[in-house]
This record gives sequence, structure tokens and C-alpha cells, in this order.
Amino acid sequence: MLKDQVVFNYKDIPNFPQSTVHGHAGRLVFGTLKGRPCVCMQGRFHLYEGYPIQKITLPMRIFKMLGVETVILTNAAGGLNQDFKVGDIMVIKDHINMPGFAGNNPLVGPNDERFGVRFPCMSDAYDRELQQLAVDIGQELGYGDFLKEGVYCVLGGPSFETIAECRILHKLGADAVGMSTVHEVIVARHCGMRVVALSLITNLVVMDYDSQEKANHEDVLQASKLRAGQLERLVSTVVTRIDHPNSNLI
Ligand SMILES: O=P(O)(O)O[C@@H]1C[C@H](O)[C@@H](CO)O1
Ligand code: HPA
Repeated sequence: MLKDQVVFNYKDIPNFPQSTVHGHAGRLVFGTLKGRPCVCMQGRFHLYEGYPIQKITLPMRIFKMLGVETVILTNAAGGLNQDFKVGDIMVIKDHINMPGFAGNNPLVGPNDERFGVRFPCMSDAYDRELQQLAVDIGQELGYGDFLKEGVYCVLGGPSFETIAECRILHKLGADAVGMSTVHEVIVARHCGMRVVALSLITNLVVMDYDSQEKANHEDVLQASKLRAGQLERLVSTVVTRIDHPNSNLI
């Protein structure tokens, strides 16, 4: 997808965490997309891997220091919204930081004023212009039937949710549930980068005690492959259409 690639394995970057999840390659790829400089993470980090939350979000601060202005995040998520189907792409409009309710927030600890303020606002976490751009581009690409908008809820994982947990998350107003993204968004917003995030609905969560369905990682990987090309096209088109006052890294 990127031209003129320069690739670093995470293991060769000092102090960088390592990907431990099947399906996460563990590479940082620099390059250009239609002339736009970009850096892509092939593999991200999660609380359930045992990393401290500040380590999970370290790449965001590195990107800020490299001059990145806009962060585009994608994830796999379970659909809670009853109108969602496997293969839907949800443009995230807001999040519920469930670990944060218990004090597990990446900004806990002394605030580093070089990056941002002590108490950052999160009511504008997801850039509204970029959300609209993603929706408009999705429509143009003919994705209207599977393009949704909604609220993403992060949990710690690695166990998938119980039926009672899914029911409560749905009642709380979440449309999709996952194990990532939110921590990175908080740190990216703290240091003033713009954020747009997309969830691929890889499975529908089980909300019914009569259901025989069981969430599993293999189904998540399989469903991700089915939409990989379309998701990549959406992301790359968004990149080429973002307004870049300083033409910096994306
Ligand atoms: O895209 P992410 O890393 O959030 O993927 C989800 C959460 C777990 O890593 C995995 C569970 O199948 O998918
Ligand atoms: N729950 C949590 N995380 C997920 C799911 C899910 O159902 N699907 C993909 N990531």
C-alpha cells in the first residue's frame, strides 16, 4: 500500500513493545501514499498482553515527536448493535473507556506538560470532519450497505464477554466492543493529534442464553480478511483526502 517503504521490526527499535498476538506482524512501516508521508503500525499492543498502559500508548508519543498530525486507527470489534452485521465497518463517533472507570487511564501519573494538559477534553476525541470524510468516502466507494457509525467500548480482555456483560454494554449505549484503540486515542488527543477510527465488526456478540455461538479469535481473523481490501481502500482514500496544512506525517 505504501510506496518507497522503509521497514523497522519492533524488536529492532529500542524500548518498543513487541507484538505477541497472532495476526499482528510487529513492524513499523514508513512510506508515502500518493505523495503523502505516512507511518503504519503492523500490530498494536493491548492491556491483556500484560504491558503497562503507558507502554501500549508509547507509539502515539513517538508519532507526535516525528511530526504526525493525524492518526487513523482500525480495530476488530464485536457488534452489540442489533442492526449490525458481520463485515460492517463502523466509523467510531465516541468511546466508553471501561478500564478508565477503574482508574486505568494512560494519562495516570505525573503529567508531561511537553505533550499536553493535565485534564484533556475527550468530548471531541473523534474529529467530526474526519468522521464525515470517512462516511462520505465510504458512500462514494459503494460501501453504503455496510458502513455504520457508533460508539466503541473498550474492555481489558483477553476473555471475550459474558452474555450479561454484553447486555449491560448494550444498555450503556455501546454499539461495538473490543480490547484496544481507546488508550491510543486518549494519548493521541492529549498531545493534539487528530483522530479518526474505524471498527470492523468481525462477530456479533452473544446476547441470548439459547445461542450456540461462541466468540473466538479465529473467526475474528477470518472476518477481518474478508473486508481487508475494502477497509484498506477506505483508509487510503481518507489519507489522500485529508487537508494537511503542514503536509506532515499521517
Ligand atoms: O484490532 P484489535 O487488536 O482490537 O483486535 C481485537 C481485540 C483482540 O486483539 C482480538 C480478539 O480476537 O481482536
Ligand atoms: N469482544 C471483544 N473484542 C473483540 C470482539 C468481541 O466480541 N471481536 C473482536 N474483538
